[in-house]
Amino acid sequence: MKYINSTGFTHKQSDKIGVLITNLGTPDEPTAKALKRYLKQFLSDPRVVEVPKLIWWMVLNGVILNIRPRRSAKAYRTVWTKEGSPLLTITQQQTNALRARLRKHHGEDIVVDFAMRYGNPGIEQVANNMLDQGVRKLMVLPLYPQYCASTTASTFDAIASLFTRRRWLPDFRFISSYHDHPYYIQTLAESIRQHWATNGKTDKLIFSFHGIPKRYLTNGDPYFCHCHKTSRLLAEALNLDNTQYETTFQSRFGREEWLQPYTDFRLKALPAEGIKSVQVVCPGFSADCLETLEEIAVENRDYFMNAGGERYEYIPALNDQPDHIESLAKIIEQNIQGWRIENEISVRSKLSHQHGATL
Ligand SMILES: C=CC1=C(C)c2cc3[nH]c(cc4nc(cc5[nH]c(cc1n2)c(C)c5CCC(=O)O)C(CCC(=O)O)=C4C)c(C)c3C=C
Ligand SMILES: [Fe+2]
Ligand SMILES: [Fe+2]
Repeated sequence: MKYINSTGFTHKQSDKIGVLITNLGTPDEPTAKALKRYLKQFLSDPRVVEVPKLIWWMVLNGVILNIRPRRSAKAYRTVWTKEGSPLLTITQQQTNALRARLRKHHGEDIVVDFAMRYGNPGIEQVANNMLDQGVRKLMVLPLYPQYCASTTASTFDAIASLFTRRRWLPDFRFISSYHDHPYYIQTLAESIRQHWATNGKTDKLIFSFHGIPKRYLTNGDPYFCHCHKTSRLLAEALNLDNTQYETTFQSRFGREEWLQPYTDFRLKALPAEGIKSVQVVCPGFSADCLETLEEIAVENRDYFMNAGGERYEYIPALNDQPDHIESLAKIIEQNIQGWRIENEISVRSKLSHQHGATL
């Protein structure tokens, strides 16, 4: 069959609003085998690696997938918990909390679920499931505050690819970024203030964002500008002047130049500039994951301390903190405006044909 049919529809069904939360995804297990599968899917995405297809196929399959899985598995093992990968468990917790909050205000006909761009549970499977439950209005919120083609547009691609194959499409909305949304900025600022209330301040506050190749910026990706705007708004909310904070970029991959300054370079250099204590926060990560828990909280701490630093604190991501959930719920509510939940039976029909049946 050419198109995916909408099986199980009856005229008695009420229309539902669907909210699909997405994030990047994570391997199923911290093993080389699971990492190879995950990295192959992730790094074969042309939105992530913009290199001519044939050349990249050879580098990926000939070199990267033979070396990186083992190395990455080792790193993942240091953050893995009995519940699994932190990114997955935190995304689950965020979704459960958002579902409870949205259903409390909007009733049971709002369906809230999450999916991962790479690995499990996949976007296609989850979105199909939501549409089959009677979701006729679908909103997708990728939990990437700053727009980036490698992450945000790639999520859109996955949804769009599913839509090209479905028979019955829903109304559709997509939140492409919320990097300057007042709720997001206020919630982050408050979490930093809370950290200060218990731990005091340091010489500098570092805003560390995941990097991308610099070439993507010069080709017009707004990611760098979104990161800098988030930093500026946070600094304003916290009354910081230019000497009290820095914006840096972490998690380089490959040999070409990435967005600068690099987080690790700056942390190695700061003690010699007289900055002996820092707090690091990663505003681009809505959930803690390998890149924050291992790279920032452990690896970069060592760089800073070994370079003569005296105090280093990582301020956790917003995760499922109630304020974060509330601000995401409000962002969702602003974006579902005008979408009424149809509690009436949508078509009062006496027709008895069966939808989605293979006749
Ligand atoms: C927050 C936004 C992210 C952007 C932008 C981003 C771009 C990007 N990432 C890679 C390569 C890798 N990233 C990896 C992990 C990873 N990346 C993000 C987020 C962004 N990436 C997250 C949340 C995570 C952690 C996932 C987890 O399971 O905890 C990895 C895998 C880890 C490893 O092997 O080191 C790679 C590889 C590129 C190439 C890129 C932009 C071009
Ligand atoms: Fe990444
Ligand atoms: Fe800019």
